[in-house]
Amino acid sequence: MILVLESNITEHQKDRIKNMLSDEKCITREIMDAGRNVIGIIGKPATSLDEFKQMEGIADAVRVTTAHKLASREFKSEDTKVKIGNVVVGGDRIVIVAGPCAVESHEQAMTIAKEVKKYGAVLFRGGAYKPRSSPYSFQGLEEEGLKILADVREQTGLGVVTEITSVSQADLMMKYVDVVQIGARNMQNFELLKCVGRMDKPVVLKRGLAATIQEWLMSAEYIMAGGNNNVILCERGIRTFEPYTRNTLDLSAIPVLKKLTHLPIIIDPSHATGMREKVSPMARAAVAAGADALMIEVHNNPDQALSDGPQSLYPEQFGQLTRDLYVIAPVVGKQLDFDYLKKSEIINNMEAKDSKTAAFIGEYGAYSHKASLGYFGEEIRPVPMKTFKDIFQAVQTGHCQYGVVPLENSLSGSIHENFDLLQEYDLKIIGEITIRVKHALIAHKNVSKNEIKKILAPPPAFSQCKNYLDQYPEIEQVPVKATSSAVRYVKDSDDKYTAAIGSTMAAKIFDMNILEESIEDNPRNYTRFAIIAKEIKGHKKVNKTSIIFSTGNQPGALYEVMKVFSEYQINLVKLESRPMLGKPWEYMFYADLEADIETPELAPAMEMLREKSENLRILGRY
Ligand SMILES: O=C(O)C(=O)C[C@]1(C(=O)O)C=C[C@@H](O)C=C1
Repeated sequence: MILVLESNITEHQKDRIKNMLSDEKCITREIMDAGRNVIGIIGKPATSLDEFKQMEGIADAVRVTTAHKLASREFKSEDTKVKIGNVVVGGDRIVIVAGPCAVESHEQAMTIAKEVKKYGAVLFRGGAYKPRSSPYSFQGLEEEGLKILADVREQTGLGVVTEITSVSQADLMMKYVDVVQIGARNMQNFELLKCVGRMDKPVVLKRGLAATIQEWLMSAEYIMAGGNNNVILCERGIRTFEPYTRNTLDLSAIPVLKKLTHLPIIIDPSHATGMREKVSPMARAAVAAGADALMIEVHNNPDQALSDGPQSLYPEQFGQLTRDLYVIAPVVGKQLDFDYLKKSEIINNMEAKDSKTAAFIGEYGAYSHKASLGYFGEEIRPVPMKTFKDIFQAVQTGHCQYGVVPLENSLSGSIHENFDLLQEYDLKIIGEITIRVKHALIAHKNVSKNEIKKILAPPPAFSQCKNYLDQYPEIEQVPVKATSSAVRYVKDSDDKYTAAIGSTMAAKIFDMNILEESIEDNPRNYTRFAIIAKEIKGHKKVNKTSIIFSTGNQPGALYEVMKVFSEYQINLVKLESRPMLGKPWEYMFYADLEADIETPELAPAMEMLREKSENLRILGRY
């Protein structure tokens, strides 16, 4: 059962409820979920549902119908995000865990760790205690292996994941590793589950070889009942009659679990398939199916591996896979971030006075909000702003450390206002992110589409849904600043005849109804956002430079600048002309270059550019 508490409940009232439940031999867990204060009850209280509803401070009492309680969506509707150092499993960024099946030596582990980190892994896996089918197979380096893992973390910054096979290893695990894993064979080793339930470490819980999803969730419940809520469910293939793969990877478990539980899901295609060539296709499919993370075995010398060599990818193959995932992830609303750890480092090194915030337009649920989450994850707090100018102003004054502003969209083109603001403010572009924009028509509950007389949206969203809207010429289109502001306006106005164009995220946040999904003209609807800041912090590899320049008003002036790019083989990926502020019929050019213009090799190109242009300003290298 869960008790939804009144927002103005006093601590005294809360204590009374908890004490009463404790007397009734029930365990209670209090959480904040979707803005609601909830107490989850484990056990059978003597007090009835109706009696609870009558109590002071309780807004509602609801029975949890599933056998798993704390792990259920009924108890907690919001996704759980498991934090492992600077990495969050369950957010908008796909987490890649990679490494060998077993830690074989210090050199082997360190070599592989450096390789997988280079290709986008943010956590390192490696077994120190190996539960093998044969007692004659390599059993792992045990404590020595754990020490190697700790050193890998020390030297690479990658958090480390390893399997715990016995309760007696708990202290060593606490000392050396960041995440403990319960192996498939131990999924129902209840003493071990209770043990990790008491540990203050995230747990990867692998699905048993022949376990149903319900049994698996009950194992998660064991860990959570012990007080550890940081559980990540790992699908690693189940035993079926099919001999072509070692196990059958049950990807349908992903959507099933997403409905049943708030816990994040990691997929292990290496153990599931048992064959190198099958790993990447299944990893790609897993991301497309909604996995939060992947666990991939990688070995620098798989033929000589002491365990599971045939299923281990070569580092280069792993690199190819992560490049594919980088492309696939945005299609399903996620990101694979190759700068994940570097960004975390920069954010963690920020001084206490720095506001760890990112300004974005609209309300929570805006695409800009989603872009902020995709770029920064949970480490930076997104702050809603009313206008684009407010965002630039907030960053300029230091009120917010970062700003997230849309620059261009694949269907509706450039957002000119932001190009002008880049010209006006002396700020830097420190990064970019492209997200897929999937629009929904959102209205109040119990309203049908044919009742709608007015639609609210920002101009780019109207333009991206033009074909859809053309079908309804009688519906009035009212421009607002952002999609989420439109949803908020409809929500607050109580006007059942008005709808908004916005994200499913906004519909969920404002508890509104989706009348129709995917109403954008073309599914390849992507918006590119710039991340702006007052200064560039930290060092990272740079692929792109954005500049603003003007030229003299004479024939061939722009051509002369373009010639520099051509001579130095600099690929120009965007060129946009904007009127110069306050100078009619004079223009500034905004250009994105696929190069780091500040490298020594391009210094002569830079010099020539300064010669051939006027007012050249580097907006950012990222
Ligand atoms: O309205 C939002 O949700 C925004 O984040 C702004 C914005 C934009 O102005 O381009 C961003 C992405 C979409 O292209 C539509 C709207």
